[in-house]
Amino acid sequence: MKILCGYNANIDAIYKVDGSQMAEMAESYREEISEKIKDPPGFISSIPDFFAGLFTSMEKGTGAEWMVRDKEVSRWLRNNFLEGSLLRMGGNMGIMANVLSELGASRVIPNVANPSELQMSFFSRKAIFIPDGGEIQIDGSGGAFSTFESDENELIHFVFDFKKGEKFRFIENIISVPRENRFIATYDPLNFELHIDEQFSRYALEHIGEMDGALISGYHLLRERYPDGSSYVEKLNRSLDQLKEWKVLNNKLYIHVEFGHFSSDKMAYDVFNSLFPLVDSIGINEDELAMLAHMSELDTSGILEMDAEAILETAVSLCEVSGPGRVQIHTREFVLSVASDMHLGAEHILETLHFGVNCAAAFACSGKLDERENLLKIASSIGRSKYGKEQVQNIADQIPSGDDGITREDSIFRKYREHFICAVPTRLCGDPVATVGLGDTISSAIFLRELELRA
Ligand SMILES: Nc1ncnc2c1ncn2[C@@H]1O[C@H](COP(=O)(O)OP(=O)(O)O)[C@@H](O)[C@H]1O
Ligand SMILES: [Mg+2]
Repeated sequence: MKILCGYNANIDAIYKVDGSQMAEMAESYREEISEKIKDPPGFISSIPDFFAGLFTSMEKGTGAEWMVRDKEVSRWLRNNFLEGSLLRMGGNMGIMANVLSELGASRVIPNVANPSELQMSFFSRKAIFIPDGGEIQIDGSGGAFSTFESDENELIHFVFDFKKGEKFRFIENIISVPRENRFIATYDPLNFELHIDEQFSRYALEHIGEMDGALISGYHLLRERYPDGSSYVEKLNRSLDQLKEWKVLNNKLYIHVEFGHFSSDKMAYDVFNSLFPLVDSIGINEDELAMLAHMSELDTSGILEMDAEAILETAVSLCEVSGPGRVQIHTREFVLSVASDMHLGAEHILETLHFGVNCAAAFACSGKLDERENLLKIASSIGRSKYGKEQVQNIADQIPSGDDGITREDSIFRKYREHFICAVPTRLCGDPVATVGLGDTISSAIFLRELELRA
């Protein structure tokens, strides 16, 4: 399978916070920081802003993500924290491109906003092809910072993990952390603009006829307003024009868009409604579904509790408004596909959902992507979500089966309100090694299996 991947890849740097050490570093900015803690700016344009955000998060035990707006601060963060961080591929697209490559796609072409040596070192070696420099040739075991010069423009999400129970003094106050959580300082101006690399665009156009699919994410990083006064609309449209052009040149191209957490319900809703019928399918989690439901003034109760019937009703209502397409909702407990057309037979769709669930569970437990056979072997020993099974069963009980309905312990298929519904429970890893990117793993594995079954 040959697959184009847009748009967001970055570097995630995970740093384990030592409170006293942070307080010591913050000492020379103490007055400014205490002023900022009283009136948190919500973004970072100076070093005191950073400490104000970090200390506020730690004191309350809440998670937060603040954008770094200043290149000098980004340099300061790199100089102070990069070397002590665990570095890995970040960005939904970067993660999904690696899943496709590791699971056996023959060629995966990612859009990389900042193709620095460090960024490139996180890509899978199996099938990733970068239009610019040809096959990736960097060796090294995936991103040891010390082996690469850090690039001025490196796109880094600095994740500051702090532990429950940590105690330290800052000025006169004792900060005591009530809950483990993370404060994220993100320097990523290019992906926030949905940057499209020229070489990627050119390669995609020249080779579009050979491509089987396109896997797209990164819309959730759009901002309502940019410093130059522009809005997200033009950036979104530039991407939609690209997808339209691909579809015109290759009407067999299968396109899946994976959602993420948007900064506003309105933008999430706008993007969702501008994608169908251009793209074939959209992947979302329950939080993202609740945002869409909220904007459409639909009942949101039950969605966050992962009530399958509530999720199903909402998804069908959204599909009725947005036009023909398929929404695939993954929750911790089950995966549900709601489609206006059958792009594959029901048994095949169920097979793709199981494949995605199995890959994600194996990845969660082992922390790495492996050969497909090994992943599936690991997955077979991971139990299915009990709650997920009950929820799937509820749908089966509520909707008459009809002639071609399928009802099994781990798979159901129904027709409901003119839509085709498939659902399977997840397999849950009790003690996951990896927690980030599990949804991306589910969606990209399902996508790859769909392409294979369509061929
Ligand atoms: N412990 C776990 N074991 C297996 N799968 C999990 C586990 N926790 C979460 N998942 C899967 O990962 C998905 C997370 O998706 P999402 O919230 O979109 O994360 P991300 O966008 O970070 O990839 C869940 O819907 C669930 O299917
Ligand atoms: Mg997700």
